[in-house]
Amino acid sequence: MCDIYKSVNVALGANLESVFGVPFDTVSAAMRLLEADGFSVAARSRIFRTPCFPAGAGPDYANACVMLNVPDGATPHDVLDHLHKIEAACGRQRKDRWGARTADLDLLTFGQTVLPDLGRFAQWRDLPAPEQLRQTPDQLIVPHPRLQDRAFVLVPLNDIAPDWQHPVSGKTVAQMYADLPQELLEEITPIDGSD
Ligand SMILES: Nc1ncnc2c1ncn2[C@@H]1O[C@H](COP(=O)(O)OP(=O)(O)OP(=O)(O)O)[C@@H](O)[C@H]1O
Ligand SMILES: Nc1nc2c(c(=O)[nH]1)N=C(CO)CN2
Repeated sequence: MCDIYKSVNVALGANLESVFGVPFDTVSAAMRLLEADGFSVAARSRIFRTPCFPAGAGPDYANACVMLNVPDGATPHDVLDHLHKIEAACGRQRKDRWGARTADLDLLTFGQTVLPDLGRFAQWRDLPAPEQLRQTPDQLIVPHPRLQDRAFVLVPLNDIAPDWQHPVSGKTVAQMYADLPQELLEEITPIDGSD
């Protein structure tokens, strides 16, 4: 049923207490809440304790990834709307970029889709700078532009989608994971909720 090449993958993170409890409980609850409005969870990673990035900017996070089955005809924006509803149910107020948060759900991949569609830029030299791309509030960027840099994303994503291939770089998740510095991986540990 689930074609890894076409898979829709979502990252979950939390580092503050929410209405559901500690970050591990929030991430578990968010995984359950994703199962609504025609969406279902095809695969879920383990939940990991990860040091806050940037270092020292807040408590450790609980991070995980899920692969979603999406309703027929759903667009990446429909998925993002669904994620924002779940963030709201966990008590997230969207204000603080990279600040501590009760719940953060990011759309990592939507199959081989690349957004924004840069086809309208006739030449590479016409491309806007990355920081300008981020400035439109509703601008959705897929695959998530920082997924290849983040151990706290690639470790859980490698649990569920090691063979997904980045449509721009051509690298699989397993290759991006293997490219991470070893010392980053040592700081990341699976948690089971009893600690
Ligand atoms: N792939 C994506 N997944 C989630 N949000 C995205 C994505 N691309 C663009 N956005 C937009 O980014 C905005 C900021 O999102 P958010 O507050 O979650 O950022 P952040 O988690 O602080 O930083 P980062 O994006 O580096 O994880 C949102 O309004 C959302 O519309
Ligand atoms: N370990 C970790 N650090 C972060 C995370 C996250 O999910 N895990 N999310 C951030 C905002 O996107 C900023 N820093």
